Parts: sequence; C-alpha cells; structure tokens
Amino acid sequence: MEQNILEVQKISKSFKDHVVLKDLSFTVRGGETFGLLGPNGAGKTTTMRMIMNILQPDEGEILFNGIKRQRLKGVHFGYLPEERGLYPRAKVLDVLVYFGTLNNLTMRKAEVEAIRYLDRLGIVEYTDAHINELSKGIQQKIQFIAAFLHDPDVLILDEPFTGLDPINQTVLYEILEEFRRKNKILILSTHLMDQAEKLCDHICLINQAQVVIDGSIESIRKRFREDAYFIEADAPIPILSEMEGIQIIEEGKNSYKFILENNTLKLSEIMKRIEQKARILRFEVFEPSLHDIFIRLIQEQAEVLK
Ligand SMILES: Nc1ncnc2c1ncn2[C@@H]1O[C@H](COP(=O)(O)OP(=O)(O)OP(=O)(O)O)[C@@H](O)[C@H]1O
Repeated sequence: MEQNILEVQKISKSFKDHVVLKDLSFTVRGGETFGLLGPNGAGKTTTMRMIMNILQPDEGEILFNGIKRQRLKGVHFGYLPEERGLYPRAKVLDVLVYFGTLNNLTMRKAEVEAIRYLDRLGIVEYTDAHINELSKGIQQKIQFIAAFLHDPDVLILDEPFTGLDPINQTVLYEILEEFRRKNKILILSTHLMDQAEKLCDHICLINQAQVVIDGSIESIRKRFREDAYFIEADAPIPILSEMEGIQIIEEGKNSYKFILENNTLKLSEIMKRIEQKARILRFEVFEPSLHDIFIRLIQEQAEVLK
C-alpha cells in the first residue's frame, strides 16, 4: 500500500490586519495520528478549514499525494468541526444517511454504516429520535459518525473529545486507531495534552502564527528529557527562580519542576545554594510530559518575541 501524504506548504492567512498564520508548513503521513496543538487562537481551526477547502490560504499550498487541494478529485474528506451543530428537527438516521450520500455512499450503504456505528457507540436506540431530543454528548457522537461513516481518506477532527465521558472516549480512540491502521490521514486538534500524548504519534505545536515544534512524540520527549528536574524541600525556595539558567515550569507548595538551561550552573552549586535556605526532601530527574514541554516552549517563544 502506497503511503498517503498531506503537505501543508508555507501557508499564510490573515483576517484584515490580523496575521493568524505565517509560512506554516507541516507534513502528515498516512498511518500516523497527527495532533495539531496550540493555545487558544493559535490558528488550528483556521488551518483545518484550509485543509477542508472551506477557507483559502492567502499564500502557500496544500497538497495531497502531490496534487493541489483545489484540484483533488475522488479523495474523500471527513470533518468534525469545532462548532457542533446538526439539523435539530431531523431524525438521527436521516441526518446520517444525508451526510453519507453527500459523500458518495448509496442510501443503502449509508444506512448500514450509520446503524453499525450507532450500535458500536451504544446509541442505536436513538436511530429514530430527533436530534433536538438528544443530550449534547449523544449529539456529538452522531456528529462524529457523520464525519467518518463514509470511510474518508482524510479525517479531520477539531477538538473531538471535549464533552465526552471517558468510556465514550475509549470507543472513539479505538475507531480512530482503526483509521490510522488503514493508512488514512488523521489530523486532530486538542487542548488536552495528556490526550495528545496518548493518541498522537506526531504533533505540531503552533503559536504566534508559527510552528514552535514539529516531530514525533518520541523525538520531542527525547529532546527535552535530559535537563528537567523535580525538587521538593521542607520550605519554599524562592531563590530557585533567582538563579540564572533555571526555568521553573511548575510550582507546588514547596516543590518545583525546573529546566536547567545550557549548563549555566552545576547541579551541586544549585543544591548548595538551596540548602542554605531549606532542607531538600527529594531531588530527581523527571521526564517532562507534553504539557511541561508545551508550557516551556510557549514561555520561551514569549521571551524571544518580547
Ligand atoms: N472568519 C474570521 N474572521 C476574523 N478573524 C478570524 C476568523 N476566523 C478566525 N479568526 C481569528 O483567527 C485566530 C485563530 O483562530 P482559530 O479559530 O483558527 O484558532 P484556534 O487555534 O482554533 O483556537 P481555539 O483553540 O480557541 O479554538 C483568532 O484570533 C480568531 O479570532
């Protein structure tokens, strides 16, 4: 099976004077789960809309297997938009069949797939219910099904798991995993770093219109592994933040997670200075989570842009 590839090449987008994206590039390969991450307003939805061809970039290209997005034929896209909304007075099955037929399924096939997924997500009893009679979570599951019942080649999910309980999240993780294994392009955005860490093989963090980091979760973790420490003392140690070359990324009552930058200070020197103020209870290297890395990179970028 040839690997599908989606390339976002140097796209820029502004709304009036507001530059939302500037020369943004990344590549997504079939068979990986790609997480588009970034703080509120970073441009994730805008990027997804451009991949969906709903918005056009001011500059740059989006290519699927080398073909420009606007010229693509016969490639199916599935999209779960951030702003959820289905036809409130329509019946569940009618809505799903409608979406399926919009995406080239026959009515019969759309119906079969809709019922199969309704069953799998534990909501088959709502097949004939009207959308506006359903809870938000169930509506969201239906919208999910609408995004993928036609087995798209490219599946784009904007904040897919907000509002879903953990059991439902697990079923959806399984469905996404099946998509991934079928060489599909799978892109999701999330604010939830633990989720990104669990689900994604590859992430791209965007902030202030640009890519801050892009790579496999493993390579990113490895890169940030060596110089992160956790310390706990019997009293607060404000002196830590005054030391040059130390970046505190999380502060507890008497505990701190920090990064030691560029070997400015030796660990022994840091310990010595702290011990003049407090007794150290724990001191260890910790493997930073994606959340820690995210905070660090955003802080660093803010410093650079000051
Ligand atoms: N149609 C539009 N007109 C004007 N500004 C827009 C439009 N769409 C998005 N923006 C602006 O572009 C920026 C990026 O928005 P976008 O929704 O892409 O961010 P996001 O990363 O998805 O954010 P969030 O995590 O909060 O959903 C925001 O400042 C937003 O106000």
